[in-house]
Amino acid sequence: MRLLGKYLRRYHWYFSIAGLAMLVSIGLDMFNPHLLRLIIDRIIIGKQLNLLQMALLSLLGITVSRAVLGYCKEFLFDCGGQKVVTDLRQDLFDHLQTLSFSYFDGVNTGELMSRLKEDIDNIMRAVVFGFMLFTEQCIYFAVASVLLFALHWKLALLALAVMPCIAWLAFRLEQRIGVVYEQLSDQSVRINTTAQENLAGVRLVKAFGREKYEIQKFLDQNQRNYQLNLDQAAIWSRYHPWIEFLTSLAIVLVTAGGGFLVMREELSVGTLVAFSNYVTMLIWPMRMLGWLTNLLAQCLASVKKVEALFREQPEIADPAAPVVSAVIAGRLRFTDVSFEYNGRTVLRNINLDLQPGSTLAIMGLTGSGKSSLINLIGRYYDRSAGRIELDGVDVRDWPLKLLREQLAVVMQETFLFSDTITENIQFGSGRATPEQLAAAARDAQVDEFVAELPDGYETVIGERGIGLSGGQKQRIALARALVKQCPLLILDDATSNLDMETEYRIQRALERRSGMTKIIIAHRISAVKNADEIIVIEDGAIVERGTHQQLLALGQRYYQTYREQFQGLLELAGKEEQSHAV
Ligand SMILES: Nc1ncnc2c1ncn2[C@@H]1O[C@H](COP(=O)(O)OP(=O)(O)OP(=O)(O)O)[C@@H](O)[C@H]1O
Repeated sequence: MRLLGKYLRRYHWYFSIAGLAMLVSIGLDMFNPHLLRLIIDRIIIGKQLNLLQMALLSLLGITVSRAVLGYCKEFLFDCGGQKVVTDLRQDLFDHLQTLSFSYFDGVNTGELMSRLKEDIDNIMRAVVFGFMLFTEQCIYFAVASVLLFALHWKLALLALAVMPCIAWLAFRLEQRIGVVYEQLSDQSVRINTTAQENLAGVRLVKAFGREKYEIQKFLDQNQRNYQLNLDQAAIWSRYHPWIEFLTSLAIVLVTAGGGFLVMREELSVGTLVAFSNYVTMLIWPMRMLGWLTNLLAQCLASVKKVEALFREQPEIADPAAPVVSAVIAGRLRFTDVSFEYNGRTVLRNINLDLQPGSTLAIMGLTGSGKSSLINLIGRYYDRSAGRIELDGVDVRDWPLKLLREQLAVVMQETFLFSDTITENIQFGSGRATPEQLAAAARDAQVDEFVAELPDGYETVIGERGIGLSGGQKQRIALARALVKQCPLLILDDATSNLDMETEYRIQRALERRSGMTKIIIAHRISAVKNADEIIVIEDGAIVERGTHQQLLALGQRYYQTYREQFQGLLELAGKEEQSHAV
């Protein structure tokens, strides 16, 4: 709760003024039955008509003040509560942005979404009205009880006798309904996930003819939801009539007992009316007790989960004494670098030295460690041993933000936002001029297909807009990296969905961007053959290195790949040679 205290203190004026308005409102509410008593006993029965004007004016004054104070209270609690929750949600989101890749490897997105949405909503309900209602009802109960005893202690005991039963039933109702409510909330997440997965993968479902299976899966989830709703209704209908009954019983007991006392002239009619009013003030806190404790318990549980998330610290943080390179040119050096994920070594003794403007190509079987290697440069993960230097400074000494600004990366999995093509290309480089944007789009061969789209670069893509092919998405991702104009360009299998001709044109364009140091991961010889150095990784270690010609001459893994990819052409060349010889 310390976390919540910090935010509540930030807006304490809202809550203080709202709390004051609440106290004065309660005071006025407590005065109302006294006024009624006066009107009945002295003006109606006692015929003291000279008091009528004053009593009516007081009644009007109380009603108006109550309305104004009620408005202030609601508005300020709501306003303060919303401010607290908006800040909390924003800070949580900002905090998530600081966490490292490794954190997101081990957590599921649905869970984080639930922290940001459901848990913060639980906290919001408590801050906006839960705490306020709880305090208000406690004060009502305490003050009304004292006043009841002051009016007639025996009748007060009679009225209070029923209250624990109402409280117990209301508490049990909320306890039992709370359990089902939790299950319903989990169930609604399951229904959402089932529907979302089905809709996202609808093409796969249709291609495999799995519609019936999917319908049954959804039906099961829906049926479970229906059953839980029935359970909730059954619990409600079991407890609620009893609560209603006991509420009425309390009024009946007070009316009967009070009526008897009135007849014996031990109590005035006005006092009996005032008494009944105070009893009503006792009943509501009892009836709301279960609901409010549930609301506050949910808030407490959510605060704990959110606090735990806030306690997560980024594994990779800024250095204590950052060093900035005098020249930022893009020279990259790996010295005996090794890396492991959770104790499993995936890279061993990697040594590299890339001169500014040079191109390194990385090949290797799937899972051999190619992506892991490039992930170390921008410190998405930290190496386990060795040293990685960018422009002579260890990457761990660079200010993290500045280091990442030197890198333009096209990740293996293309991710585009549901936005216009321009916005997607501009992402991460807000300062790019229109000319730079146009050049990047041209070099990445985006121009070619965008010209045919209805709104050109302003066409919205993704879920809210038109669909694109895998190759078109890759080209936009490439343009996004190029527009960033960094000394280091990293392409992780970024042209795998392109045809050879488009890939060739992109390669030529990249070669023209000679100031950039480039690292290209690819499986196709055509994508790597012009690199200054090609390395082949196997099981986390460099097993071959050299230029295209050197590796062909070596006649090992690279050559094998070359043969497999160019088998047809080699055979054709062989036949042509034979026919020339004939
Ligand atoms: N986030 C991670 N947590 C744990 N292990 C990982 C993680 N990412 C990759 N690995 C493991 O590290 C090894 C190297 O993976 P990496 O992604 O670097 O291979 P790759 O050569 O890029 O493969 P591909 O060509 O399929 O992309 C694999 O065995 C993989 O299972």
